[in-house]
Amino acid sequence: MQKKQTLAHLRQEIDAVDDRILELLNQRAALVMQVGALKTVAKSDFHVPSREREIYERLTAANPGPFPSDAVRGVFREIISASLSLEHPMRVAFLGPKATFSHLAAMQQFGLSAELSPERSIPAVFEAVEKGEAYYGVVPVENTTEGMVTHTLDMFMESELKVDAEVLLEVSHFLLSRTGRFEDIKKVYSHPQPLAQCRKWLAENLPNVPLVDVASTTLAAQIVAEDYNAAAIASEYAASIYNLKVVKARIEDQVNNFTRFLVIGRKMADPSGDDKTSLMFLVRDEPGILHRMLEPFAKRNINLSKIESRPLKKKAWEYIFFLDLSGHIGDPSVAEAVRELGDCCQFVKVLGSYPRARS
Ligand SMILES: C=C(O[C@@H]1C=C(C(=O)O)C=C[C@H]1O)C(=O)O
Repeated sequence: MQKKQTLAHLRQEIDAVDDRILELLNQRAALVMQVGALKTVAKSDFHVPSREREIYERLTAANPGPFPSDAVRGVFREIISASLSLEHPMRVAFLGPKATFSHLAAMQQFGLSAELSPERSIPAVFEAVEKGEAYYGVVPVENTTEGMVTHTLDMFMESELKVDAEVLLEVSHFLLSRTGRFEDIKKVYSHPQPLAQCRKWLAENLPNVPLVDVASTTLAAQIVAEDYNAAAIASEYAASIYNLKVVKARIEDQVNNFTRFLVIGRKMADPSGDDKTSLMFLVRDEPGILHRMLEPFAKRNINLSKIESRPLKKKAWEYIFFLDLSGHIGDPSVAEAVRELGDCCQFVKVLGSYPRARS
């Protein structure tokens, strides 16, 4: 009897706290709607990744507990997601189908209130944003073990869209099946990238089982949902969507396996104080050009985090370079370096400046 009274009392107090949280959420939503009205007049972007990062970092650092800091991020992820949809309905295209890692990256960046729309290919994601069917798009750009996603780089050769944000996602692969039993597995389905990322584990644990390449990890999960003798390598999220059991969790060969995604939109992000800039350029075919193209950055102490070349499809043996640097194109030294780079290039295109993702 005593215990019941105490429980009822505590629940009453929880109700009172929830009422206060609800009141504050609505107070916050009213302020966000005013921000949205100002942005509509100024024609500025609704989604401001630098501001969101500032909110997460300030609150997780200030959190005294016992409410876990990770959960603070998750709760505010959804508060901001709902806020953003009050400013403007957020339609976000991603490389589908559902439950792909691009879907997870889109959820991490935009939360559950955004309308997330799966597209069939990377070009289709670009097209949805270009046509205005989606406000933003989410596409993979590189993986720590498998390297660059060349399809995405190639799209920037043709598209005028800008990078608005980057998302880093720790990619963990799960072996999933209907029965959850190791001995039932006669075939393993997945996309070539996860198969490559789990190569060693598969060779050691399922040495005689055929591996089958399919177009996505989701398709693999769909096939396996119908076949009791097959397993799929996919995300943990795919298991919940396709009603599969986990045979073995985290089978990737490399721990710290991250995939980097780009959020593409019409505008680049404002400076946040800790940004990256992505460039694409075509150098002239002359002796010493590789040295000259790096000099403008070296002499200004600008850190380059990535350099990648791709063959120019229109002309044999000409290469287009993709480069990521630390800083925003609005920083005078970055702007000057890029101008100087232009002197030894046939063209330079700034793909975007955006806040650096912190994992
Ligand atoms: C309210 C704003 O718009 C959006 C919503 C945010 C929020 O809910 O705090 C933060 C950044 C923006 O993506 C803003 O720009 O401040």
